Amino acid sequence: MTIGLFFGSFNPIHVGHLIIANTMAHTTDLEQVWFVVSPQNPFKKTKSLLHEFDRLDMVERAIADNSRLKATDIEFSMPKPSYTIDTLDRLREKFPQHTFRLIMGEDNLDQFANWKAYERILDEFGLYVYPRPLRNGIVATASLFREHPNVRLVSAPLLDISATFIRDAVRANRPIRYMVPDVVEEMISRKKFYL
Ligand SMILES: Nc1ncnc2c1ncn2[C@@H]1O[C@H](COP(=O)(O)OP(=O)(O)OP(=O)(O)O)[C@@H](O)[C@H]1O
Ligand SMILES: O=C(O)c1ccc[n+]([C@@H]2O[C@H](COP(=O)([O-])O)[C@@H](O)[C@H]2O)c1
Repeated sequence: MTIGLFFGSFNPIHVGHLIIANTMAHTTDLEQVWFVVSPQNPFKKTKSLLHEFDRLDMVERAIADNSRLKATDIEFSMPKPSYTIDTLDRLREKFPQHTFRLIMGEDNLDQFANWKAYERILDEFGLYVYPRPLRNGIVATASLFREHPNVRLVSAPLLDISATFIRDAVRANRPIRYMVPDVVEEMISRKKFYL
């Protein structure tokens, strides 16, 4: 099976992630999309990061009714921060019957040259890139990656939503309904996350 791996902090998972994953699983050759919940992104601060088990729990609840979407905790038992190439190698070793590709939002493509062993990720796995508006006025620089034969730009609507926006909304007591699935909203409110 060809599987798209969608790596992220998912702090929390939101409708942007779900639309991307579902689009990838239905409009490309990817048969399934696996959400790989990262305990710690090497480039991000951990201040408002929920415990990895809570983030995984929200992902699992959000995708429970979609047979093409799965979640994995494989990075929980690996060294931190989470370097994607190490996880890709581990998954390929564990599931030799599957072919893995990497899914990412376009914003991550612009930093991709700073990732550990990015050339090997490109050559051995390949990227499926979903368009994303750049944040904080940052200008796109990575046009060289867009031309790479193993980079596939998947056409889909731009979704201007982020986990940061959702965390800020919770803190400011603004509604997050429709930005996250109901089960995720319920969990955030019940467990008093992001306050
Ligand atoms: N609205 C979106 N459009 C396109 N890609 C997205 C969108 N939201 C998230 N992604 C992509 O999903 C992956 C995981 O993202 P992540 O969990 O960091 O969410 P986020 O909304 O970017 O979070 P944060 O605001 O905390 O940085 C990344 O590859 C990111 O580029
Ligand atoms: O491997 C790397 O060098 C690397 C550098 C930056 C980010 N990543 C991964 O990219 C994924 C997206 O991160 P995030 O926090 O934006 O959701 C997450 O799984 C990170 O561990 C990986």
